[in-house]
Amino acid sequence: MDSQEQQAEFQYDTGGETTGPMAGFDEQKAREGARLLLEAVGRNPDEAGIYDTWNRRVPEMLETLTEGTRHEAKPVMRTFEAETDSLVVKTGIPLHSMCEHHMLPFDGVAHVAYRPDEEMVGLSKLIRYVRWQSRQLTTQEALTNDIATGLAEELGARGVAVEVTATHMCEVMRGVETSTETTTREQAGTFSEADRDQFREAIRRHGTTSDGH
Ligand SMILES: Nc1nc2c(ncn2[C@@H]2O[C@H](COP(=O)(O)OP(=O)(O)OP(=O)(O)O)[C@@H](O)[C@H]2O)c(=O)[nH]1
Ligand SMILES: [Zn+2]
Repeated sequence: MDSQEQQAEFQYDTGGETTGPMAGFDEQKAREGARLLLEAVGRNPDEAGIYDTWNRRVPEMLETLTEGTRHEAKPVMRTFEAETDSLVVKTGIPLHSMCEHHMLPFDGVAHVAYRPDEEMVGLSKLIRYVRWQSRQLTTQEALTNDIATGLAEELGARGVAVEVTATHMCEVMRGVETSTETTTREQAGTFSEADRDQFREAIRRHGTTSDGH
């Protein structure tokens, strides 16, 4: 990517709130865009049943589903003094995101492990954090990385590992029209071989007690 392309990527209209990858939400543009899309597929946007679709519902939906690009929507990651430095593993966190290629959902499950340093976090915050990060147009690889690096920073953890398994609606409903699972894994900080084994074992046990979704 040359520097001009890079600049173009980060100079989109942010609604005047922030600049860079953390963007504001432009409700008016969302409204106009949704109206145009309805027109593109041959619908009359002023029909009673779909007036609110472009005028309110789609903009509200998009605002919610892109919250992961806005810091003010980030859950409060209240931490407390670590009582232990042993590995914390949370399996089976539901994950719903949107692919940046087709703007269709991909969903599945995330597993997260972290080794605390000085601070720990309430377990529910791991679920909230995955939900927040998932609310953006992204790829599964980038999302997995965002969760791992973001959590490591939030928690000041010695190490974080994240595994995501998901099914992409862009592959199910169109294109190859096949339902498969994709698994991605990322690590931040240091993670010993024993930590990795414990993480894998927890994921394996989760797999035997659920269908992974
Ligand atoms: N690496 C990666 N690819 C993704 C993700 N979500 C969707 N894709 C892929 O994005 C690709 C887009 O391919 P393109 O050739 O640019 O677009 P397309 O012609 O619509 O592709 P088809 O889906 O094969 O019809 C497809 O191969 C999808 O499977 C993701 O999270 N990560
Ligand atoms: Zn897609």
